[in-house]
Amino acid sequence: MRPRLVPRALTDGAGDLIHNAGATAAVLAGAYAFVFVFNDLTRREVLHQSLSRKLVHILSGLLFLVSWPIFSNSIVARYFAAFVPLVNCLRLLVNGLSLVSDEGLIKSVTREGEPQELLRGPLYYVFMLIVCTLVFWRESPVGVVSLAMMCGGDGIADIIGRRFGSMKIPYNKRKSIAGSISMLVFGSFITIGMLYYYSRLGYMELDWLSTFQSVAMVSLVATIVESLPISEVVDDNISVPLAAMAVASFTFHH
Ligand SMILES: C/C(=C\COP(=O)(O)O)CCC[C@H](C)CCC[C@H](C)CCCC(C)C
Ligand SMILES: Nc1ccn([C@@H]2O[C@H](COP(=O)(O)OP(=O)(O)O)[C@@H](O)[C@H]2O)c(=O)n1
Repeated sequence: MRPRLVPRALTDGAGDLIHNAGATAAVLAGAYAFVFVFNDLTRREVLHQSLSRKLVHILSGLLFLVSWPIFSNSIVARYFAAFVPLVNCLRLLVNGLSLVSDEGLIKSVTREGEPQELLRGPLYYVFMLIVCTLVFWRESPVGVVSLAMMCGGDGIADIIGRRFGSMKIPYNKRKSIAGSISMLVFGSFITIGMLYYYSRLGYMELDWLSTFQSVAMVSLVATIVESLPISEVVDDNISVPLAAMAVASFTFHH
């Protein structure tokens, strides 16, 4: 057999680099297109700005989770994937500091259309995407569960709570029982669905009875944390995923 002109480690490395660079470019393009579409729907008044923002909150992180399997199996894949929320983090920073002005981004992601709003909820949100990508990635259910609760659970609570939340939470009149129940129920379903997706792709081997129990515990604690009147001190996009991480780290590994 003729000796290889180029060592396999190099050709495999080059192939892996091309694979992950292509995946990063595709997901980055998807992120820009995603925000552009919601900006267009808001501009054409097809969607109200508050609903547009919540749909971006729910869908962008979940679609990012769905995109993780297109990256390679190498140890550097998570760094390529994390580059996508990192770019969006920088995008939020430069727009939030009014160094540049991307009206589309501001309109589809803020409540009042003020650039500095980007430096709170949205920035914490993409920061959590980076943390879960780098720390947990595809092998651990903890990151998947935490992001599913932040994106799906917390996002749904706002939509349902604004619309049906007449009965307020006794210790937090800004939030409602309907909003919290919707976070508990839909957050659990979305989390189970995402775990099923990852287990079907072979990234996780889950015992579903204990998984249901763990997800129920995570959702309950995350919902209680989200209902607390602490938003002025710590944003939901920090407290909800951190609470989910803490409970999931304990329940999924015991
Ligand atoms: C609107 C957002 C957060 C607001 O949180 P809250 O104040 O309502 O609690 C989310 C901001 C999303 C960001 C602008 C775009 C993030 C894109 C993501 C990193 C990658 C998505 C890729 C996928 C293929 C669409
Ligand atoms: N558990 C919840 C969460 C939100 N909501 C409703 O959604 C609105 C926005 O919720 P929020 O302050 O958590 O908003 P974000 O910080 O998630 O953008 C609240 O003012 C309530 O009207 C609710 O009724 N019940």
